[in-house]
Amino acid sequence: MNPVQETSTTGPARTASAVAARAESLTKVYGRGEARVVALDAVDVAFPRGAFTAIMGPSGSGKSTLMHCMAGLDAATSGRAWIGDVELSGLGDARLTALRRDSVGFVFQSFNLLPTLTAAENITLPLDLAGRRVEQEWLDTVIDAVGLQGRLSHRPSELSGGQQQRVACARALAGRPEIVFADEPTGNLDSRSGADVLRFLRSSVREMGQTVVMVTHDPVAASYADEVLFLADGRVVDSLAAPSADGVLERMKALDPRGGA
Ligand SMILES: Nc1ncnc2c1ncn2[C@@H]1O[C@H](COP(=O)(O)OP(=O)(O)OP(=O)(O)O)[C@@H](O)[C@H]1O
Repeated sequence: MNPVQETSTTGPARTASAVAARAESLTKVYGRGEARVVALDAVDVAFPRGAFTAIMGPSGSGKSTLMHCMAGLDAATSGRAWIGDVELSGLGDARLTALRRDSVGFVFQSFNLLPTLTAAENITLPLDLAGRRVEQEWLDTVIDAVGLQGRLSHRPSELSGGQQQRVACARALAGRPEIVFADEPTGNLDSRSGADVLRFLRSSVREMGQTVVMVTHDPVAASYADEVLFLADGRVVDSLAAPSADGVLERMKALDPRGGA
């Protein structure tokens, strides 16, 4: 077991904390002088465990920056962020890398699968690299839920975009992470494949107890979430529980009348 697992909330020692990740006064400033941009402006946010949260907002509102700072991919300028009970800013590089590896699942717009590996090998790659045991029963549950049983020996080039993204989702969940961050997971998919991915993300939350945070520009995608948070100018300015696509669209129009989400 690595040092992070001993002190984090992953694995059997996981506490019953109701929050999977949170931030307090999280601030990210890029550049200086005239080039200074406040991408995150003292954001307070908490992502409840076992919930599917969508983040929306106009272009440049700070969605990616918030996700990157909360997932430990980028360092905040000030403020604090936690994954489970582990505070990110207190960690050195090695422990941050281990925390990301063991406690966070990532799904990207561009799938990011290794072309030479089969679907099955791609799914277990992060666990294999970390030297972690594959929990076969859990893996079977994830693969079943994502509908990939007949495709496990295929390479990414032999899979459709939707199937590749479902492989990426299974990979994100294989290690039972504390939280999954999905950055525009349906951005490269047609609406039918996108719906498959969204249904899977929702079922990973409702049926498997996982926690998912998804950045999206698409009100239909956001409507799969339990709650939508709206960002504008680096701040959380609104939220909508049990969202409908129309409800999300209306809030977005209010934030960005030009419709440039
Ligand atoms: N590396 C960087 N250097 C300088 N400014 C940056 C950098 N990354 C982001 N920004 C700025 O920070 C602000 C927030 O960017 P961010 O990418 O988080 O927005 P976003 O809501 O994800 O946008 P989009 O929907 O267009 O992807 C923007 O004004 C952006 O120009």
